[in-house]
Amino acid sequence: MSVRVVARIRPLLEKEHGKDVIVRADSVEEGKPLTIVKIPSPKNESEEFSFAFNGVYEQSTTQEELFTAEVAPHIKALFQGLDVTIFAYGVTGTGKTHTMRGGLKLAERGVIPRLLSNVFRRGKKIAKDTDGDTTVQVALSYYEIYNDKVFDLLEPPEKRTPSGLPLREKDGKTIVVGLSERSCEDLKDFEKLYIEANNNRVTASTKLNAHSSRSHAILRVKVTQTTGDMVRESTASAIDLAGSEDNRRTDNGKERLIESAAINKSLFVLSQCIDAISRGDKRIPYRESKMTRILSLGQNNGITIMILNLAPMRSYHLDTLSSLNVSSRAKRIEVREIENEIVFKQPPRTNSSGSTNMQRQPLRPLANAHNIHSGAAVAAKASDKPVKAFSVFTDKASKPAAPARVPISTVNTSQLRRSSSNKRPSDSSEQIPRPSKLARPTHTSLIRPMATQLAPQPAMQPTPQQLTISAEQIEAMVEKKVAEILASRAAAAAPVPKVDIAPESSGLSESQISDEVRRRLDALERRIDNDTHDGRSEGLRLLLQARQAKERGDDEAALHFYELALPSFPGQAKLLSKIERLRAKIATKKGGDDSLSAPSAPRGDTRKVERRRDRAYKVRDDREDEEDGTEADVDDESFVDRPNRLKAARKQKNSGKKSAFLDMDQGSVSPRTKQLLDIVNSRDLALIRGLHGFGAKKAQDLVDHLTLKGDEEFVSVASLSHLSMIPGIGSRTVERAYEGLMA
Ligand SMILES: Nc1ncnc2c1ncn2[C@@H]1O[C@H](COP(=O)(O)OP(=O)(O)OP(=O)(O)O)[C@@H](O)[C@H]1O
Repeated sequence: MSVRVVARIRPLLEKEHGKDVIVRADSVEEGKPLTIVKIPSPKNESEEFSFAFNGVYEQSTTQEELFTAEVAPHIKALFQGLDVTIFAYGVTGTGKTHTMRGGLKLAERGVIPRLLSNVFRRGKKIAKDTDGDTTVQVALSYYEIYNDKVFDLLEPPEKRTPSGLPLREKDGKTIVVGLSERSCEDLKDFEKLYIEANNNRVTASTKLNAHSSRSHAILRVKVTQTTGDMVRESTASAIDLAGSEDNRRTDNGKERLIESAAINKSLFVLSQCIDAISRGDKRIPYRESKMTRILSLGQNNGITIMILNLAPMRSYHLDTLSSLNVSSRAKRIEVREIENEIVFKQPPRTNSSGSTNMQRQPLRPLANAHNIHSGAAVAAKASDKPVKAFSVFTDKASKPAAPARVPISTVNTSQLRRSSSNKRPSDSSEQIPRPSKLARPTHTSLIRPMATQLAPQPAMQPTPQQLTISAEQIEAMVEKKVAEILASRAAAAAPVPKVDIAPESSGLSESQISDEVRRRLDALERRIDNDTHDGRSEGLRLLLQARQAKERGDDEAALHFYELALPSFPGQAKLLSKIERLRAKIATKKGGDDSLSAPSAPRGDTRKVERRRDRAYKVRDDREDEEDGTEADVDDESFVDRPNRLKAARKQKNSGKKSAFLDMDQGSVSPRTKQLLDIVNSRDLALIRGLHGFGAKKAQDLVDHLTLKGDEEFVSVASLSHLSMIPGIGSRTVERAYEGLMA
């Protein structure tokens, strides 16, 4: 099913009485449930926008009504082995914490205490119904993401390290390293723990909300059911996201501004992820923030409910529209409901007739599985849906030793049908030999053009025959498959006008050039595929994207990706010169200088001239890449930090005309640079306007530029140089903004 998205409109608070209410709930037809949110157009009051949701809860909805309708029905599924995720999203002061945590009075309790109460009650019932044969244990982890750092809320604040807990990718899942977990006996136990932990959470008073949450809080409730030697584990995650806020309305001071920039940035990235997934994009920008990395929206299996909190007043008009836009798109995210497997505490007796058991494979997280689908393919192929949303993990070994895994007896046939076709052998399954990456059968879904594109794999057991395929054969098959993928990509792309400038002087024919480029792209993709845990793999991936953008003729995107890759290869001379060349090329293009290598065109036929010029650039670029070997940067070791290269690059930079100040950010990013970039990337007009040298117009131009770019792909400003290249900004402005932060 899709992510279930429901909207909740909060009532007016005492101090808000008499305020203009502009948000209302409606239904498609009279008598039908409320599923529509209506809000007037900010430009034309007589025009009304409607946003459809899976459910809409109006101002008078009580905590109990919301819980009974949206969360209670999934408790059963949780005990059947499905993970359940509930998260509250919305602008600051719209009722997220009220919805998730609620008040202390019984009637005011929010989703979280009610969830725990139901879990304990059901656990007790199961134990009673089975005469104690099945025991249910509940364990909690609770942490916050504050200023893009992860802190354990179950530990006292003095135990925090300034950099917070690190994240690590393990088996395709993001885990928080060193997170604590506490077992919880009953509701009282939970309440004590929860209240204590919430005192550790960072909140502050802003003009919009007296207790504004300055962090995203993630509560993870692990339910472990043990019957004899069988253990079933599932997790409910309840997430109270920090609210986006308009700093013009919050009168935020410096510290609040920084927090606000971090919050706004992560929420912006979340919206970009939602957009990218719903469009079927290949690249989902999870890694741009810790929150999205942990949530990995659209990645795991189970049930996800997004509660959009809305304030009904006019003063929230634009913010409300923006969050309505984002959340209504989240409905398009498809998730699979696949229950977690049962594991045995001890090795089961061998059963010669147990072949059916063997067919049910332990689940693996299908990281970025949506990446293999285009949006249309997703729609057309409902049975092959991308996998679901949020899941959070501790790194503790949570399961008992699991020498064998068995099918879940309670699974219904539709679940089985759905899940079995998408299972693949687990890396961690010791007793079932898993073929090495190279030796896997060449099934279309097994060929992944990029490391992140982990395709769901059929529950196939390797046969001895498959395992004996030679490395050369596999390599040939991979080459063939990648060639097919590249060919289909090329066919899908807009037709590129034929190059009418002969590339003789490059020494290579056009087809040879593209063969050569393709060979390197293939090599890079394979390398990334084999190298996901290398810190440089993200950099390599960006280089690949840059190269692909260049191939498409999209120089600005190429420049953007090269710049994003820079921090992974600080001071790398070839990369720097590549960036310089692209900048010059873009600047020349913008200046309308079409004299470079382009043959003259008939007067007035400027498009033709531009096309020719682009082709000329392409041929020249390819030639330059061949000549200086920069293309090889992606598949040789030349991007490894080398002191000599670094020195050479610095020398080159210092001798250039460009501002020495801007060169500062070519290597590692200083905290002040990061602060400046965070403010810029928040796209928060008020924050940006607060920077030295940025008046209202410049700030607006910058936000417009980033927003327009953002419609095409996720764009964040990666460096001060990048910032200075944005039309209307320039190096002097960047310098002033930077110096302003120093003051
Ligand atoms: N449904 C509701 N009924 C009554 N009061 C509500 C409701 N929703 C929110 N409120 C009140 O509105 C105020 C703001 O709510 P809350 O703190 O939950 O907002 P928030 O979205 O979590 O804000 P932030 O993102 O700043 O943490 C609180 O005083 C809360 O008690």
